[in-house]
Amino acid sequence: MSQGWGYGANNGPNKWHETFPIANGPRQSPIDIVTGEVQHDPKLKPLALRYDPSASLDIINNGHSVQVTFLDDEDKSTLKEGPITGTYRLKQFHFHWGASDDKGSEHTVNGKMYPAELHLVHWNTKYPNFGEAASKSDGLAVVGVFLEGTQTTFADFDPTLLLPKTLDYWTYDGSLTTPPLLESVTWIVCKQSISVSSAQMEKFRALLFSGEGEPECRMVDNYRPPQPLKDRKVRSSSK
Ligand SMILES: Cc1ccn(O)c(=O)c1
Ligand SMILES: [Zn+2]
Repeated sequence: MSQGWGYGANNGPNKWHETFPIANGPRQSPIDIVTGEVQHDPKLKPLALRYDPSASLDIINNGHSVQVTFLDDEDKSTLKEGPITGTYRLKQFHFHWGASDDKGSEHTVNGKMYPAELHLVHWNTKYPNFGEAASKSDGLAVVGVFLEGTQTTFADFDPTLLLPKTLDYWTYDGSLTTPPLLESVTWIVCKQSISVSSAQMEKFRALLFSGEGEPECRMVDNYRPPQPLKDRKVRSSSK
């Protein structure tokens, strides 16, 4: 991959292993969640999400997605309980989506792809910062939420308002879904999706991978396909 990684034919998910050999590692993400094979774990606690919208800093197109970054120098927006121990701080959230509504999510459920997927990225405060945490096996926790469906208002990026009303979830040990694909993520995928209108989907699809003065390239299909489950189990917070 001469140029940086991306989602095109020459620098997309099928090429990432050339620069990031961990792409073929034992705990890669995303995965297909086969509901008939998940294991209900009654010891799993409900998610304790506490988000403070005043902690949001900026919204940017980082060349791979649209991302809202949060102030993470104190415990303002945190994730606790669920499958994790300790306190994880919200660093950013971003999305993955398709060129059309039949694809776009990274995780799939029984092979079903959703039009988009929200990722709320948190890091374990037992480490000094996000960068340090990203290289530890218990360093990150990402909450994934599927987007689908019809007309709705899109909250003004207050992450709490972006969450489904019930927080039943699947959880498994995985990785970043973009290079460097570090195997440091406890994935928490919400069972219930949130709704997004086609007008809102078109706003995502109007974003560009390309920068100023470059040939226009629409930012679509910025998702990695499901990876082998290998020696992992997916647990469920509810029956
Ligand atoms: C930290 C990180 C980076 C990229 N993506 O897609 C994620 O979901 C999380
Ligand atoms: Zn992501």
